[in-house]
Amino acid sequence: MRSVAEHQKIVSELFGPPETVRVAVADALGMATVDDAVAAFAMPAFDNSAMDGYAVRADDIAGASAAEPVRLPVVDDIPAGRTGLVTLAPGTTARIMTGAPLPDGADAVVPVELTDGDFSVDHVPDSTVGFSSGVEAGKHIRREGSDIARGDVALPAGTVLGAAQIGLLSALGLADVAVARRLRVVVLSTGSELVEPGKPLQHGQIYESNGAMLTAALTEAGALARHVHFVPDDVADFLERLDEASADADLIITSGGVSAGAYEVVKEALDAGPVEFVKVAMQPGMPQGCGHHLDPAGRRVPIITLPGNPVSSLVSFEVFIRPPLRAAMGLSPDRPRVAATLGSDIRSPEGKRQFMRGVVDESLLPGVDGRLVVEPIGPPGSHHLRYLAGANALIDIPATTTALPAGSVVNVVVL
Ligand SMILES: Nc1nc2c(c(=O)[nH]1)N[C@H]1C(S)=C(S)[C@@H](COP(=O)(O)OP(=O)(O)OC[C@H]3O[C@@H](n4cnc5c(N)ncnc54)[C@H](O)[C@@H]3O)O[C@H]1N2
Ligand code: MOO
Repeated sequence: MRSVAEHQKIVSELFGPPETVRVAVADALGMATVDDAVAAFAMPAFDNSAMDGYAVRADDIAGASAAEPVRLPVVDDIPAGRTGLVTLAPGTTARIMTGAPLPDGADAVVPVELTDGDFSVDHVPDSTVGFSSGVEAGKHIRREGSDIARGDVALPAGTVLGAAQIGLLSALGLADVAVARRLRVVVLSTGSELVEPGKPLQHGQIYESNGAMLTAALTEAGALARHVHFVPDDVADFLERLDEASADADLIITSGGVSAGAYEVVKEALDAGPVEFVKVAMQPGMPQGCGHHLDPAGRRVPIITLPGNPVSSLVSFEVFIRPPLRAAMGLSPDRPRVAATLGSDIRSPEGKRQFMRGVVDESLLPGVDGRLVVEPIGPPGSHHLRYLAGANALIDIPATTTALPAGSVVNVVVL
């Protein structure tokens, strides 16, 4: 049997390096940038007001007090977005709004609350305003370049774009951005017993769940996933669907039909071609396959054939596909791994690396010995989707381990 590490290496070789595309910044959520984003101008690009109030020369109101306010004529009204300002003459003030450019000559802003000015909507702007205190020069001014200097690297290459990063690129005036391309992945589920959710079920049939599950896992991993409606266990039909699916796919993932049964459509259809079917020393997820499918145009499309048992399918995705898939999109390949304390005794099959479903404290708070506690959940059978759905961790038990008592330290992948 092939080891997990060997199969991981072979699957990872199906993926190429990240490819670059330009996309609209607004569409780049979750994608990794390819280049440093360099600020073409300073941010803020001009000195501007941090408050709604009055722009002044600080010297003009020095010594103002509640008992002896200083009154200045209001010579201008400056909303955000105003262009073409004139210099503020000594002994005058201008009404100014948050974000509005500071006129030359002004060196401070006094918030409206510290004046007798009235900013209410239907109020006719005052021709003079009284200041009941002085102000320090520089107060309430957002200086040009105080966020980013011109030429600074605003975001280094390789940054995964979240909301704040998309905001920053937009603020820098960028409409599009070079990012690592999302891979287009088609999921093809096989099995004549499968019925589409929402339709009536007969005894002996089950609802198809791997397609939606793997598509969701792919989307979560950052790929563009598409589920091709499951195909019956018919080789010709399967190959036809595979050809159709390959046309616009970077990767095909199948589920089911790869073990030792009499209706193993995936294996039958692909065994003679450049797809290798192997047993991997792991539980769940023993029967695996991977290689290439030649599409009708002769293009080699990587294909990974996952076992049909739902738990095996998703655990195999986690172990073999998610890391290289994400690396091929410039994203961090690995989920967090932690050393945790086992909450209960466990057994594990000899010679197989086991990925047990487990629950770690959602707050990720350490237990008494300073480590997280992981509680194994559910039996080992690969049909126990319920326990997979209840788990937030995979406990990675080495192939050489057959039993561990509660309190042992184990390696845990936090999902
Ligand atoms: N004689 C042997 N039998 C089996 C072996 C073996 O080595 N020798 N391996 C077992 C292991 S381990 C696994 S895992 C499964 C893998 O089987 P297949 O990949 O061929 O999958 P199927 O037989 O098509 O289905 C297995 C199981 O999963 C259900 N299934 C399949 N597809 C879906 C789907 N899209 N949604 C929901 N459920 C699905 C299917 O109904 C079966 O119950 O083989 C063991 N047998
Ligand atoms: O290896 Mo299978 O995936 O145990 O059920």
